[in-house]
Amino acid sequence: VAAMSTGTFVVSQPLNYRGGARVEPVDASGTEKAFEPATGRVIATFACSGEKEVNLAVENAKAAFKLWSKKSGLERCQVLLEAARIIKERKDEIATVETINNGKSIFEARLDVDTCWQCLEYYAGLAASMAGEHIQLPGGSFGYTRREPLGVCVGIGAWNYPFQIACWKSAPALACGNAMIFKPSPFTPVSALLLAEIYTKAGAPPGLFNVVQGGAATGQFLCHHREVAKISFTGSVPTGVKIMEMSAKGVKPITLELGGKSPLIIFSDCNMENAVKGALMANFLTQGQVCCNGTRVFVQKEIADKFINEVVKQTQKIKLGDPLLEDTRMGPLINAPHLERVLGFVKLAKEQGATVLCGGEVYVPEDPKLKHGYYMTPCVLTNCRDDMTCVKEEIFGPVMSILTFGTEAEVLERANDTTFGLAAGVFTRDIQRAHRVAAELQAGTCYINNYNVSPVELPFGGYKKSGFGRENGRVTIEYYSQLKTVCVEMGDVESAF
Ligand SMILES: NC(=O)C1=CN([C@@H]2O[C@H](COP(=O)(O)OP(=O)(O)OC[C@H]3O[C@@H](n4cnc5c(N)ncnc54)[C@H](O)[C@@H]3O)[C@@H](O)[C@H]2O)C=CC1
Ligand SMILES: NCCCC(=O)O
Repeated sequence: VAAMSTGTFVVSQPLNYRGGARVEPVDASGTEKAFEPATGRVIATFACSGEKEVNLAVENAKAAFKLWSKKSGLERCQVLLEAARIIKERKDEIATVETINNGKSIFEARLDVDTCWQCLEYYAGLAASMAGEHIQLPGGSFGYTRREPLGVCVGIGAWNYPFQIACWKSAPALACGNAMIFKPSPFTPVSALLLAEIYTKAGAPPGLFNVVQGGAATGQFLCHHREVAKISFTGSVPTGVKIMEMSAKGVKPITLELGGKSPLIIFSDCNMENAVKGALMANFLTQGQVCCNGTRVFVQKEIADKFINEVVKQTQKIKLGDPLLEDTRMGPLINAPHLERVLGFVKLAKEQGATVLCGGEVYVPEDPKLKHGYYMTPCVLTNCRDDMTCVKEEIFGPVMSILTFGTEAEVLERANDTTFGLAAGVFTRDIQRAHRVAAELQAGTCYINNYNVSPVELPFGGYKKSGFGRENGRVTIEYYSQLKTVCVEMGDVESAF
């Protein structure tokens, strides 16, 4: 795969993974096609798993859980470290598959893979050091706590970071002693299989990490399953609401990583060059299809003209085209309906009075093999108002809306005036203001003088309708484990009866 060029990849092997091997599902609820967004070619046609297949995956995961949950933290650490080593070794191959199926540039896909092996290494370290507490009680009695796994966990992923989402969910789950069934988005079914094979090669028991393919129906079989202990979901708010309803019926803990409409605030005392780079990082990674993107860029009036000129200049320089070429920095969007949707947001923005300073149009690369791909030019909008659709709704495409502001108090009020709360950013050289603003922003992650970096040591997750629970960081251990208290009597029972 490493030497593969755009327009040549096809999937010939089964895309479900159960009991340590690729399998065709035993039953199906329809079929789906997966595309190569760069060319519009179908690269796989696959069956969506039915209820029987989901039941079998749960049985396999339960069997693996029995073995895995009895292992010491250090034994689990060793498997995760070996898996991380293999991911590093196969980085180019994984990134290539991700690029072919998702459309992001190979340059970016490689960076994503780095956050994957780093995540496995991080939780490998925590697995080995996981421990409970010992608490002394009167009369020599005592108690202790055990941090125990939950059981069979389900991960449901979106299409924008297929391999990363699978790693960010499975690494903490497995580190805590759970088994996992992962359902990728039907748009990007391919790379999770590489992870499944890597875990098996690294020594995970068969059934510890399984993949079932399908859409909403398959997801519902998983969420309703009596023996699924936890669901971790990445996707849209409407689907998140449905997951919450299903989990309520089974009283299952959930993690919801949902959408956003995050603010990025640029004060006039910023380092201009860094702020411009930050605005591009906040808007154009993965063709703008990133949940935590800072798509509402608030610029202080004094520097607005200079900042806008520079942002447009740098945006127009972004190399758009074949995502497998080394110098490409932006590829195609995920599929034709999504491209139409994003272009529709640009059209509506114009109708509502915004000015398109660059981009926002369909792009047809010169290379004939790319002419059916889903490309658009990255777009910068100005003359935006807070009540415009492009400023209020998540576009999930390469569209930056620039707004101007006067004072810190004003911008904070406007930045927080949203039902979302995934991320936010501030660029300033004033250290007090930076921390004051970060404290006031209603968002799960606040970047100061940078945007969209993903250190696995730091927790990531939402406020408000952007969800709850966290991925990455030490705290995620708490979302994949439960605490047992053991109370030990060293004397006689003092009965009340
Ligand atoms: N906060 C975060 O970390 C991220 C959030 N997102 C959000 O996700 C959206 C784009 O991703 P999509 O894949 O289009 O989202 P989506 O919500 O349509 O689908 C996400 C996943 O849920 C599955 N699904 C759909 N209906 C289901 C149901 N009723 N029961 C169980 N599973 C179901 C899908 O098959 C897919 O695997 C954007 O709105 C974006 O903001 C995307 C990536 C990351
Ligand atoms: N690397 C950032 C992940 C954000 C997202 O899943 O959209």
